[in-house]
Amino acid sequence: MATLLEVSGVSVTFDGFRAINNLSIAMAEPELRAVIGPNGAGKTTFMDIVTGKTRPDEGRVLWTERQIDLLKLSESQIATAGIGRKFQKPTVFEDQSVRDNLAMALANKRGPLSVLMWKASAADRARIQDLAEEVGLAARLDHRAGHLSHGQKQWLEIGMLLAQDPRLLLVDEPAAGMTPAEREHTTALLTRAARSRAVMVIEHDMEFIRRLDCRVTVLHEGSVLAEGSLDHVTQDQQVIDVYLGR
Ligand SMILES: Nc1ncnc2c1ncn2[C@@H]1O[C@H](COP(=O)(O)OP(=O)(O)OP(=O)(O)O)[C@@H](O)[C@H]1O
Repeated sequence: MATLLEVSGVSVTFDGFRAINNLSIAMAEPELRAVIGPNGAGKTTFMDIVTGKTRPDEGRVLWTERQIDLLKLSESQIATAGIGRKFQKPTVFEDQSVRDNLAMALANKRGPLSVLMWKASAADRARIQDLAEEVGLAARLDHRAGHLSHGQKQWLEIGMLLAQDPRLLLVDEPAAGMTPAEREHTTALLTRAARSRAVMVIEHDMEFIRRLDCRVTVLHEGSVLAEGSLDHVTQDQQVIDVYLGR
């Protein structure tokens, strides 16, 4: 497994408060990784750094075997370079069908202008069908996105991100607000997506993380407190003290 993302010695200070403190994290490709930690540990800020939303005061963020310096790229250049991000709240086009949402995501990959002039080819239509099957919405391709359940909207958005073929997918609290059955479906979806790419999931739900069955990074006060299997990190006394024992 080659290193896809290498974050090293990164720090960020907001108004004198060190939210990220000499943080180093590496992701391989493919890999599924869970990131946990108490509120304010720096999980969201870490993703903001990787996607170019927040610039660190120091440190390096290198991308792919070509060692591209992500700190020199804009947010849109980083997205184009292959990093997709799913925020907690689903943001799909509610008035459009599932099919049209996926079609727009496919068109968007070719540049914002092509969305206006785009006409799906046979290959695009097949890809839309594949994406819908991958996220479990094949039976709902012609339903309005606004009529989907919360969980289904989340899957649609993941499908829209997958349409852009990211090499790294960052997912923020996917299980929040989902029914147990939806959670199970989401676990399967993310596990499958991580077979051919890197997927990093921020989550608080320990049962969900257990089902992901992957390496876990525990953040605390902007640094890595522990890393390894879920069993390894949950037996770590420092992790128990700052996170699990609370
Ligand atoms: N733009 C900002 N300006 C000032 N402080 C910020 C900013 N963004 C984040 N912080 C602070 O940095 C710290 C880390 O926040 P962050 O949102 O990354 O934590 P988190 O681990 O994602 O927490 P949660 O689990 O609650 O989402 C917090 O103390 C937060 O208040």
